[in-house]
Amino acid sequence: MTKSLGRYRRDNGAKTAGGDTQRLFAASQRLAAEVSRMFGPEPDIADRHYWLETMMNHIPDYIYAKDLEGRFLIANRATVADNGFAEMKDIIGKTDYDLHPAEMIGHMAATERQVIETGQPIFGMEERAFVSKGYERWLMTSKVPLRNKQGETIGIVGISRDISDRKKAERLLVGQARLLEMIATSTPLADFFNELILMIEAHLPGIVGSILLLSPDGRQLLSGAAPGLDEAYCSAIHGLAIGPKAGSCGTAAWRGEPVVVADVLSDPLWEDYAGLIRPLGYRSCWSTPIQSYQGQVLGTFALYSRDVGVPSVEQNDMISMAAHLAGIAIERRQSEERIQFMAHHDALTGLPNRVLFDERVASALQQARVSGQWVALAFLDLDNFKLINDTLGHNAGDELLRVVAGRMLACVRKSDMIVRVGGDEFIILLNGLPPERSIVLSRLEDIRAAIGAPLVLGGRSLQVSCSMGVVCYPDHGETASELLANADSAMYRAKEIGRNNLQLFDVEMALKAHEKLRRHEELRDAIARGEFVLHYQPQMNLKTQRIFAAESLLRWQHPQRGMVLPGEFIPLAEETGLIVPIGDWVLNEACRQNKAWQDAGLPSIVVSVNVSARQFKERNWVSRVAEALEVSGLEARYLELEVTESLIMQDVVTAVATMHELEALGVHLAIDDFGTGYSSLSALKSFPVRRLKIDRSFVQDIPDDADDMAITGAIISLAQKLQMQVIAEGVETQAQVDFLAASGCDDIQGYFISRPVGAAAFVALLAG
Ligand SMILES: Nc1nc2c(ncn2[C@@H]2O[C@H](COP(=O)(O)O[C@H]3[C@@H](O)[C@H](n4cnc5c(=O)[nH]c(N)nc54)O[C@@H]3COP(=O)(O)O)[C@@H](O)[C@H]2O)c(=O)[nH]1
Repeated sequence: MTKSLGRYRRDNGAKTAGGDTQRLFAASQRLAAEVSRMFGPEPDIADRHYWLETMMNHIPDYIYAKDLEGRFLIANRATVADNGFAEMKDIIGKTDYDLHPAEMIGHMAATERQVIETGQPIFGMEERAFVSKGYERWLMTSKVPLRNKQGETIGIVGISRDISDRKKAERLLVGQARLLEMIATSTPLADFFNELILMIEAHLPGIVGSILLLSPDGRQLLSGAAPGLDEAYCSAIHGLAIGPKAGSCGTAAWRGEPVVVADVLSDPLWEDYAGLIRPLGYRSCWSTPIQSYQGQVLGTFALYSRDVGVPSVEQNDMISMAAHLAGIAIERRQSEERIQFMAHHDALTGLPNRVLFDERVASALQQARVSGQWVALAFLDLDNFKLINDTLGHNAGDELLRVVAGRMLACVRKSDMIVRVGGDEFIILLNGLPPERSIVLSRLEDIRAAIGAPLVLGGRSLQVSCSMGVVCYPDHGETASELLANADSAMYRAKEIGRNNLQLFDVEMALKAHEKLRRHEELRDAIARGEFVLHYQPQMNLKTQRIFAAESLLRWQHPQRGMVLPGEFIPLAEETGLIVPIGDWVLNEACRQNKAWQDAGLPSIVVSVNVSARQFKERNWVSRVAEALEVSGLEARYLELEVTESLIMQDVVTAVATMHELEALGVHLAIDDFGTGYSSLSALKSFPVRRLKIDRSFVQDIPDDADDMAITGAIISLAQKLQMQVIAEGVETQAQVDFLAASGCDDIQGYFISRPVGAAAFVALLAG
């Protein structure tokens, strides 16, 4: 009756079979028993025969019995009809070979032979089959031996149930799972769309699917996939403008809702496109928008049919499912692209970042190597960006960076690259340049000029300038890292000579940079090698004439250069950050030394330590001071920290907070170089400082300079009014001492008392 073409599953017992199998098993057992009775010697079976036949004929499953040669003995109506016969008598005596081509029944015959030979039933076989009406079906079949009264096998009884719908649903689930896996594994969108459409087409024979994608500007539909549609037609609708009368898809994208056109040849929506579709023979087209999770239209999914009409429920379900899956895939791809973009671009300006630059620069150099053209690399730094950020706020700073990025982009070609590498720092990469410096420099000067054009920021109109360090390949280096290092040296030079300029790299800069690097390494090693030493300069009270404190001053006992003064290495230490570990050493050493003097029985004095801005900003600076005191055993009141006005004014709020924390430890604070910075007098009174140190520059020309005398006098009276101590530094002469004493200055420090001396020599000063 059926021709089995596919794989099958065999269950050998009712216990292991599923619900369908169990029912089939029970029914086939009953049938086998009934048929045995019908063909037994009992003559009086007419009624029962009739009931049985009626019952079998009402069952939609295929039920039949065959003899040992495979001839039909009996078959229910479903079996008879689906094999193309009108009555049961027509099929009786026939074999599968009479009904179907021989090549389609091999498996069927084999399973029947097996049942007959082994006497064992086969249950729940799933088989792909063709019934004679020509439909392809999936059947679940069970076959049991047909026995006579003596228990001899005289044939088989077969029952098959049509499970095509269930198999179809299973196939759909498998297909969906595969599509979701494709999404999860980032399969290219085109492949995903093809697979999706092919799956739908396999479920809806005779129907053809198409996916169109909305262009980034949201105005047109672009080809997505349509493996079953004519290529020329697809090309013709690529770029289709969406609108209120733009076929099924263009209108669906325009409206943001499904559009069902039952007859494309007569529907007004297709008026402009009927000529395109007519030759292909499609008559209806049902399109639905593919939407994002938030409902934004991303494209359309459409089905084309050769029949005039509207979609069935199943077809509608398929369209919705396909549009939904396509939406997930597109959104996922967009997210991936966004992540990729973010990994390679700066979020604020949208410019490429250092990662992308590193990926591209090597190929730019390789191209130049082949073409003989030049590549220019420029480090660019905005001048005084921090000031703009601090005064106009971070939003204005961000806006400035965006404006500058836009201006730079407007000056370069697509093949060039502007990269933001951090804060206000950019790299410009110019490709394919003629080998002439004047051309390179003029292109970069154009960028500088564009950046320098006036702009309005935070309601204020201003102009910004920038500094650039420039290198050219191949003149200034072979590799990207060599070129960047040299561009950095050129940039350093540009800043050194006062910013707002462009410096082309030269060898002297490289030497300087090299020398700087060497000095940096030397300085770094000096800490480990124990080459630093502290000298101490006494501070004396003018009234008591007693030394009450010592300022610790750092010296570097260089193995070749001898004693090096701080002016020669502190700036480099500040620039490179080495001042932090060096400053830690000074702090600990000064505390240790002062405690050692106290322990040696010398009069207790205060030791003052210079603190650089970089140190002061260290997050755990206060706890480092506390640790130095704890380790040395020095009482906090014997430690004074000297900070400059400019350090405090960089960030008054944070500085004052830190000063309060230090004050809470019991440490004293002094403002060094007072008068040279820009302390606001109103802020000054909120500083928890004990002492002002009048800068040496005001003292050195006393008594010859009346202005300096006036300033010094004013600082002294200001300190008195604020109830602070005041000390003058750089005091060298008796005349200066006399003036300061007469003006009410408390203390003095300078060569007049002593130059800074080593710890041993200072003991003599203190003891004397
Ligand atoms: N962050 C740190 N800075 C430090 C440290 N040690 C020193 N310094 C700073 O270095 C600058 C130069 O110091 P130095 O060469 O030691 O000069 C000091 C004195 O020698 C000098 N001075 C003192 N009296 C006189 C004088 O009568 N005449 C004269 N011409 N010079 C004199 O002044 C310098 C001390 O200045 P100040 O610190 O402002 O009190 C200097 O700025 C140091 O601060 C360190 O450990 N950390």
